[in-house]
Amino acid sequence: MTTFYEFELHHSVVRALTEMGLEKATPIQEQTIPIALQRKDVIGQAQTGTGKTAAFGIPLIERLDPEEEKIQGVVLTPTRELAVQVAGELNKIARFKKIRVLPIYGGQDMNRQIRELKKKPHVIVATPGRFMDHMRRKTIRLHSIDMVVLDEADEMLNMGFIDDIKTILNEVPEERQTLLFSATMPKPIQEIAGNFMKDPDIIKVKAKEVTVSSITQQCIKVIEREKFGVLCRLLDIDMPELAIIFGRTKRRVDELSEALNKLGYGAEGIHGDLNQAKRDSVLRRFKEGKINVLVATDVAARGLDISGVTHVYNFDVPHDPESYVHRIGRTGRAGKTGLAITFVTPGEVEHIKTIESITKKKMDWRPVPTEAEAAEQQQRLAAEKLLSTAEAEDLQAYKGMAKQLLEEVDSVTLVSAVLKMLTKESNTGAVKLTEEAPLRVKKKRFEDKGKSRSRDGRGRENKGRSKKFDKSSGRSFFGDNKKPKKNARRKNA
Ligand SMILES: Nc1ncnc2c1ncn2[C@@H]1O[C@H](COP(=O)(O)OP(=O)(O)OP(=O)(O)O)[C@@H](O)[C@H]1O
Ligand SMILES: [Mg+2]
Repeated sequence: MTTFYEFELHHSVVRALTEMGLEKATPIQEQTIPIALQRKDVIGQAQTGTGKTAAFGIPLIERLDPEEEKIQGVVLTPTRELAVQVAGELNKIARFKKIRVLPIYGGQDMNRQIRELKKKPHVIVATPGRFMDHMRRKTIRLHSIDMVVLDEADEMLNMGFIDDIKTILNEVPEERQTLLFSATMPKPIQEIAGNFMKDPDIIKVKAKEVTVSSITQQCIKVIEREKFGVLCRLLDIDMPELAIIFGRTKRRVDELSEALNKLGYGAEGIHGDLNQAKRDSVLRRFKEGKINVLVATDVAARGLDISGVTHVYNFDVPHDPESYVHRIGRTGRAGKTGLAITFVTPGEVEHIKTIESITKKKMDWRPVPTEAEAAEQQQRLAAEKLLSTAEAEDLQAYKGMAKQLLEEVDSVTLVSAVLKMLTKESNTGAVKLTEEAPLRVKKKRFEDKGKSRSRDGRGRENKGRSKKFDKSSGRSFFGDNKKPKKNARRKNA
C-alpha cells in the first residue's frame, strides 16, 4: 500500500492527514489520487466505507489555491447530512492549507448562507437543489470553479436531482475537472459521464463481493408481530456499542424509537419529516455516544460515516439490494468489523435470495434467540457488576447489614435477590407496533415506474405502506440501464 507521502502532496496536506491518523492510502485512494492530481476526470467505484471521500478530497484540497479567494471547488451530495459530513472531512484535510470549505443545504437559513458565502469559501459542498437556488440568485458565482465532484451520483439520480446536476454542469466552466463517485452506473449516470466529462478514467476497485468482508451478515426468520421482542433480546445478547436499526417507514421509526426508550434502551429516531435541527442533534448525540441506538429510515444509509457503529439491524427487509448494501455499510468501515442482522418475515425469504445473488454472499440464518438466552446474558452482566463491585469498592459500611441479612436468609437466596435487582428484565409485551405488510416480490419489471423513490419520507415511506420489491433493481450493480423514475421527487435540498 502506498503511504500519503508518496503522492508528493503539499506538506500541509500530509500533516493534516497524519493528524487525522491516515497514513496509508486505501485501494480506491491509491488509484484515484495520482490521476486526479494530473487534472484528469475520474469515475470511481468502490465498496462502502473504503475512503472515497478522501479519494476526491485529497486531490481537491491539494489542487486549490488558498490565495485565490473564490469558489474553486464544488462537491454535490444527495443529502444534507452528507454535505455536512463531507465538508467536515474536507475541512480537516484543508486545515493547514488555509482552504475553507462550506456546506450549503436546504433547510438552513438562506440569509445565513449568503453571509457565509460572502466570506468567500474556496470549496462548497452542497445538495443540488440549494446550489441551484444560489446559482439563480447569483449568490454563488461559477466562473472560478475549477473542479466539480459528484458524490453518490446514483443516489442523486434516485432522488430526482438529475436535471439539476445537468443544469449545474452546463453552467460551470467547461475546462473544469470533474470527478464522479457512484456505487452503481445506471444509464443516466453513464450519460452524464459521456456528456459532461472529458475522457474519464474509470477506476473500479475490484472486489469479489459487493459488501466488505469485515461485515458478518446474518438473517433471522421472525413473524411480524414478534419482531420487537426479538429485537430487544438481540440487543440484550449482542450488547452493541452503537447500533443503527433500519425501519421501512417513518411511522415505524417513530414507534420503534419510542418503544425502545420505554424499555430503557437509549434510542432516538431520524427520518425526513424531522426538521434539520432535530436531525442534526440526533446524529450528533449518536456520534458522541450519548444515545447508543439510532433508529432510521434509509436517510441515514448513504455515505454517512459514523465511526464505531458495531451493529446494523434491518428491522424491515430493505426495498432493494442496493439499499441493503448501503444500510449494512454503515458498519464495518475503515477495516473495522461489524455485524448486520436482517429480520425476514416468512413471506420475504425470496428477497434475501435476491440480495444474496446480487452481493454474491450467503447470509447465515441465525436462530431466533430465546428469552432464556437474553435473560442469561443479562444475568451474566449483573454478576459481572456484582463481582467488580465486590473486588474494587470499599464495602466496610455495608458489612454489618450483610451479616444481619445472612442470619435471616441463606447466602444463595440472598445473592440471587441481588442479581434479580441488578438484572434488566424485559417487558416487551407492553409494546405494540403497527404492523407492516411484507414486501412482495415484483413480477414485472418497471411495474412501479413513475412512482417516486424518495428515501427518507414524503415518497414511499409516507403512508407507512410497503412497496413492492424490484428484483430487477439489483442489476444496477453491474451498470444496467435501469430507467430513472420520471417524477422522482427532489429531496433534502
Ligand atoms: N487511508 C485511510 N486510512 C484509514 N482510514 C481511512 C482512510 N481513508 C479514509 N478513512 C476513514 O474511513 C472511513 C470511511 O471513509 P468514507 O466515508 O470516505 O467511505 P466511503 O467509501 O465514502 O463510504 P460510503 O460508500 O459509505 O460513502 C472514514 O472514517 C475515514 O476517515
Ligand atoms: Mg462516501
